[in-house]
Amino acid sequence: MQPLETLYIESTAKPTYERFDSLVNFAVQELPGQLDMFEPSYDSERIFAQVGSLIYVIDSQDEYLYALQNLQQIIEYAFKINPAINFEVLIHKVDGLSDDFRLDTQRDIMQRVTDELVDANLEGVNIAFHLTSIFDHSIYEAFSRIIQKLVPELPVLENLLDILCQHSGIEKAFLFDVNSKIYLATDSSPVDVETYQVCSDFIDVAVDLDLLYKPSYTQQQQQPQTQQTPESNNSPGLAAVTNGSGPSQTPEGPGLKCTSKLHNGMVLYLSQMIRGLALVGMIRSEGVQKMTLVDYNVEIFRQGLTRVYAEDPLHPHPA
Ligand SMILES: Nc1nc2c(ncn2[C@@H]2O[C@H](COP(=O)(O)OP(=O)(O)OP(=O)(O)O)[C@@H](O)[C@H]2O)c(=O)[nH]1
Repeated sequence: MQPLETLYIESTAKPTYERFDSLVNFAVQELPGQLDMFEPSYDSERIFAQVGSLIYVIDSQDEYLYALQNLQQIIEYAFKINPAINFEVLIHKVDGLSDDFRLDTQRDIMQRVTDELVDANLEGVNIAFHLTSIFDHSIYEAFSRIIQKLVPELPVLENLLDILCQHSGIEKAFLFDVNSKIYLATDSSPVDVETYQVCSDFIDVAVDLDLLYKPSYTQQQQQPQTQQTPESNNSPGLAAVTNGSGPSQTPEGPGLKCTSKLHNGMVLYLSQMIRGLALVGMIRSEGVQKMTLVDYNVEIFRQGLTRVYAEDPLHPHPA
């Protein structure tokens, strides 16, 4: 959704629930701000017992002291029920604040929350703070970090990405969920926001180009079977993921691959993986001569991913 379209979203009157199926299957339940989750008729105990993360959104453009009191009550309550919950505080709408004021606001909120936790003798609470806005990539970045904490295989994925980068001259690599633009893993080098933005935008470019040149359904049906890659029986094409059609309704094509050279000599590389994921990376121009090697290693990486998730009963992989 484009940021300006959010102006027309109706107020959330009651809890909503939405499932996302990707490498990690997760559901998001939104509890409206006015909901009193401590009232007996609302089964918050059951909900908190099940969730991996509790995301609390603070409007940084508004007076936030009441929100912090409310957050404190929720943390005390939820932590007793489920000490493993990750509390994720989004200091949201920061686009309206100057750079200095953003940092002051973050410092103030973090200090107040930490002081309250110490006063309440709550030790060991997993809590993180994120400055977010829908007008830049910060909201995607924050959700990426939040979801990554829920991916049990994250160390394995990071290790695979590190090995891939080291042996292929890739500067930075992300494993993106194409639909949500959340990255589920990246190699262990630090994430630079600009690199993340460029890689994330490159998904749109690749998908748009793919849609533009994709043959129609009937044309694809007439294509020889030999053009299909082995994974294409299992994973939808990027275009299929983007337009929300299920794999059963959409013809499967060979995995999408796209490269683009930037003005600074770096090369953007995108390759479709399994289950609606894409590997997006930045390669130095010197590495471009080794593109065959990159392709070969990316294929090995894809096979590694397939093996890591082969045993997942929710997404069985054909032997
Ligand atoms: N400036 C700015 N506005 C935002 C941002 N995110 C959402 N909005 C706007 O904020 C409005 C909705 O915000 P709120 O009313 O605070 O959202 P909410 O409290 O979840 O709304 P309820 O569903 O009523 O609980 C919409 O008009 C959005 O366009 C942001 O990052 N920056």
